[in-house]
Amino acid sequence: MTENIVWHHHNVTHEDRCQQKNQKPCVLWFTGLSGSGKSTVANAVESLLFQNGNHSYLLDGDNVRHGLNQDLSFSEEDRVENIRRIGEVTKLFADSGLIVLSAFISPFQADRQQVRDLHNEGDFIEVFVDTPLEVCEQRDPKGLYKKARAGDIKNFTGLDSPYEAPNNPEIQLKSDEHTIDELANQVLDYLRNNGFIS
Ligand SMILES: Nc1ncnc2c1ncn2[C@@H]1O[C@H](COP(=O)(O)OS(=O)(=O)O)[C@@H](OP(=O)(O)O)[C@H]1O
Ligand SMILES: Nc1ncnc2c1ncn2[C@@H]1O[C@H](COP(=O)(O)OP(=O)(O)O)[C@@H](O)[C@H]1O
Repeated sequence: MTENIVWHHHNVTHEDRCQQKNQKPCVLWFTGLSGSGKSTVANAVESLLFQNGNHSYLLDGDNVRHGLNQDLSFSEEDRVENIRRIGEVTKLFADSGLIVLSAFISPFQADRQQVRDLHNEGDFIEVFVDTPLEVCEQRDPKGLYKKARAGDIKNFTGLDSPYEAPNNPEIQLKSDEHTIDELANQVLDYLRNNGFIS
């Protein structure tokens, strides 16, 4: 499908953009069950980045599904397409010089690997929000587990749809053992220690 399309090179380069923003772009790819804390921690991380003078953008599951991906359901096939499209969006945003945060369940290992492969080595940072299902279900911030248990939502992740946990994530966050502030600082420490921000 791309045989007659020629890549266009731009005058302002990726390196120019990084230099202007004084940061090394990357993707913080939060993955975990619904209610694990992806959105909450990603938001807290973005606030810290903003205070630190960094340039970022947060892509959130619920929001993207209201727009770009409003045609997609929660079938396995549509979840795969959901992550493929978001992966491409993260590539564009990272190329623009931003630190990209994404908060999607992204339940399948192969799809996360595909997004990793789109990015330069080291720039895809998998953040596993490792919260036990029982804790997520107890939190149930949107009442979705209750609905799923009652049979009102089908294919709910962790109940009747699978979640494949990352084998070797760059960052593992235990949201049932640490405060939101501690977890956000754990992510900032990783970015500082690996030269993404100063
Ligand atoms: N069946 C089913 N399974 C899981 N989640 C469901 C479902 N139906 C609706 N929701 C709500 O949609 C949010 C997950 O969307 P994602 O785009 O992150 O999912 S996925 O990556 O495509 O699996 C998820 O948001 P989070 O709670 O923020 O994870 C839910 O609020
Ligand atoms: N240590 C913690 N880290 C993250 N979230 C927490 C923590 N303790 C309690 N919570 C609560 O858990 C819920 C997580 O929901 P949310 O961030 O929407 O998860 P997700 O985006 O993974 O679905 C929020 O209501 C949040 O306030």
